[in-house]
Amino acid sequence: MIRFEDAGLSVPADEPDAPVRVVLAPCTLTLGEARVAVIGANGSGKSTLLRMINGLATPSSGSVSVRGFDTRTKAKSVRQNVGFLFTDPLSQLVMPIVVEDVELSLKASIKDQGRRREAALAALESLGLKHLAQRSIYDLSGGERQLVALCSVLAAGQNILVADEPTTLLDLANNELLQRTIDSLDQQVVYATHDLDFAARADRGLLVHGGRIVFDGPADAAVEEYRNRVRSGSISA
Ligand SMILES: Nc1ncnc2c1ncn2[C@@H]1O[C@H](COP(=O)(O)OP(=O)(O)OP(=O)(O)O)[C@@H](O)[C@H]1O
Repeated sequence: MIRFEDAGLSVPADEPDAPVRVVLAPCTLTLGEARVAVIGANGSGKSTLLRMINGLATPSSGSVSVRGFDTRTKAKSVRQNVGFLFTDPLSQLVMPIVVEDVELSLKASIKDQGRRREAALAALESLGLKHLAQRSIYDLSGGERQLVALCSVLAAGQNILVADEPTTLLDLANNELLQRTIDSLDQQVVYATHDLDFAARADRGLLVHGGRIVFDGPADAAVEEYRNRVRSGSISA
């Protein structure tokens, strides 16, 4: 269960005498659904909302908690519960070789090195990535990196997966693989996406605009609302 309690993020303005800049207006939310999609235009505040779930962004007002752990005061417990998949996989792949990165995620759960290697290879195989095991992460395509990053974050086995535009770098087949993989997970998944078909499959949709959650309801209705607002010009580039 993820709880936003009047949680918002404001930052100092760029100009000295200007009012503070509201990145995310204070909001109160309880996210308990298995799949929650966050949609909205570029710069609307989606990533900020996601980053507040695992403590990467700290609210400047109110609080965010995950399974009762406050992201400000219990950051370690929050991270043990929340895995985060970044839009740019190089932000999270820390080991130079693919299999080593997956092994790193397994370090806490499997102490024996040999068993850890086997488990890492099995995890890669489950996503059809075993052939990449010994490759340098820098030699992978963007899409391959994205799938390896997904593999690594899933290997860590947290209860909640937060994914920030996880399909951005993927071609059609890999996009479908990623969506199928997410569908098959037992853990709760909160994801931001510009892929409105992917968004519509969630159990709940949040539409963010100008740092505010302007719609919160069934995911297909959130997508419809977004389309209507773009059509009417109330959300524009
Ligand atoms: N710490 C910060 N300080 C100042 N501005 C910030 C901060 N964090 C985010 N912003 C600004 O807030 C806005 C919302 O950013 P955010 O990354 O949440 O958008 P987004 O909806 O994820 O966009 P995109 O779809 O382009 O990834 C952007 O204009 C961004 O530059």
